[in-house]
Amino acid sequence: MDSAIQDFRPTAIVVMGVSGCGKSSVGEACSKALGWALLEGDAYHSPESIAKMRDGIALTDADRAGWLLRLSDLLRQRQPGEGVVLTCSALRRKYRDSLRAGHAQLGFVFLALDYQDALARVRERPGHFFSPTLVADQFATLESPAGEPGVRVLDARLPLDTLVAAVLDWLAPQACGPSGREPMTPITPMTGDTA
Ligand SMILES: Nc1ncnc2c1ncn2[C@@H]1O[C@H](COP(=O)(O)OP(=O)(O)OP(=O)(O)O)[C@@H](O)[C@H]1O
Ligand SMILES: O=C(O)[C@H](O)[C@@H](O)[C@H](O)[C@H](O)CO
Repeated sequence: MDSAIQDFRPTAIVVMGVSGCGKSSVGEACSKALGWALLEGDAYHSPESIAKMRDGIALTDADRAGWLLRLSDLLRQRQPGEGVVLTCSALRRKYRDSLRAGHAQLGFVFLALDYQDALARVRERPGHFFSPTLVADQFATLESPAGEPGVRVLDARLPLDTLVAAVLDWLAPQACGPSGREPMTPITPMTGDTA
């Protein structure tokens, strides 16, 4: 493998995947563990897009375009070394490339989950705007990021703590504490990290 790819250590990450894969849960836990800011991508959808998803109407590329630009701009505004965790479905390659345009050291944590498990999680989750009827469309839209540079693929069924440890282990050489200076304590490598 190219050493530049091997040595790539993100200073910002996107926690990505289909609805219900655990983006918000894992993103929030990683943000706390790293002392990095958290950007919840769903908070930046337009009201029209939220209404569509609530009504069971899938978003199109056009619906997502402005949202991705907003997220990319937010990444661009980070100061060098200012870590950030963004939760964003980032289902297609071109969506991820829009985000990459905003940050040179952007990594992606892909929480891989199958359709039945995602559907069960979305159905069981109370009070969320996302309609379970849209889970199939999430999978139809998904282009796996496996093999793209700067991507870690994790099994979304692993316990939350294990997922967070895997992310910290990946980021450890570059990760900073809340002040942006202290290095993270190295994490013991774990099993189940599929990247
Ligand atoms: N590792 C995990 N193991 C078991 N359950 C989990 C795990 N991660 C998240 N969950 C549960 O799955 C459900 C979906 O999680 P979460 O809301 O974090 O997913 P999400 O990808 O952010 O979803 P959405 O994009 O639809 O907002 C929640 O009920 C959450 O508690
Ligand atoms: O690109 C998309 O279709 C959306 O981002 C969805 O994935 C939802 O926002 C999210 O999963 C629900 O919370």
